[in-house]
Amino acid sequence: MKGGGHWRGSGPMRCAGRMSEPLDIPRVPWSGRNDGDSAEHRRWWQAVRPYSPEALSAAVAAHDGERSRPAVLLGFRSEEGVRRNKGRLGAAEGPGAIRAALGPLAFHLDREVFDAGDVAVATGRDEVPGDLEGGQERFGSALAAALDAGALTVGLGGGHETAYASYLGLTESERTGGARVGVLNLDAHFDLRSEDRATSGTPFLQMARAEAAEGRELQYAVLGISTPNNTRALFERADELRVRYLLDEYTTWETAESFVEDFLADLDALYLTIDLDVLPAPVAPGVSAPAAVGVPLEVIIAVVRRIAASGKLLHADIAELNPAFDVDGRTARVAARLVDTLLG
Ligand SMILES: N=CN[C@@H](CCC(=O)O)C(=O)O
Ligand SMILES: [Mn+2]
Ligand SMILES: [Mn+2]
Repeated sequence: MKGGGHWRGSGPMRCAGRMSEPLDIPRVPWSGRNDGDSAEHRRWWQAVRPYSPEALSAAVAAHDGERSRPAVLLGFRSEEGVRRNKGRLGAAEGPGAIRAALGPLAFHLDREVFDAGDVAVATGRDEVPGDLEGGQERFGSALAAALDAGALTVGLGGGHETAYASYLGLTESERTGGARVGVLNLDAHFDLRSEDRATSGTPFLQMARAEAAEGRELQYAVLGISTPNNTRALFERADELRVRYLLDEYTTWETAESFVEDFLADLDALYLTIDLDVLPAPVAPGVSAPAAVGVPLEVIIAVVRRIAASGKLLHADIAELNPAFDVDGRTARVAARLVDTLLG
């Protein structure tokens, strides 16, 4: 890794409330096929428990090792960032669609999984923007509470504005205190746009600026960059910020493995963010900006598996699922498979 980059748990914002603030109840209840109630028949819909601080604390106290660390799912029902970025609306329904696709999957995990519900952001209009920044703060506070309770957390987006909400939670959490934390983005785009307000295209520049304000350098790597989908200005900004990246055309498991190994080597902890538009459009049509080339799903799964096995994963999120443009739920199924791989 280049530069320093120790997160001190002293991020750019703080807000009261944490997980004690009521979150919205997921719109889509957990459901799936029922083959029986015993453990060998268990599916996700039968395994996931509603989050409560007490239940999570008890599960954390009982767990034994990283593979069984309890997980908390937290949705960010937002498309306001996508709207502000002139993208296609629909990502607010992402968290519900991921839960619906996860519910029927067989549950092979060794850990408990809790669902903390969603933070919702109303979609605005140009004259009356939605309160994205407030939603990102609420998500961040809820996330920090789950992290501080000892959970492995997974954010269910939402547009890629979810990433800045995740960053707020990570910087608020005591678990990033003194740690060298890196951000690995699986994405066709840098999302380093310079705008006068937050969008789905700005989260990593927001992070870089927040880190710089604290005298640190953001440790940011992107796997799957599509050259024609990022302007020269974005490449120049990535170079200025010393971003590491791997182009989609050159991303095989071999190149991805060494890219990830190199990035992980100098880190204590990792925040993984998956923008589903890193995948080829036939695999992930349900996104705002489908990829003409993309990184093969097998490579993305192998990367996710490698990161899960590293013992360094602190938090992950999955963004940009847009059910309005999905085809037979295939993007939602892929998102669910990635969450299952991450926690399995
Ligand atoms: N999260 C969004 N990222 C892309 C979207 C590109 C597009 O809509 O074509 C970006 O802003 O570069
Ligand atoms: Mn993208
Ligand atoms: Mn993105």
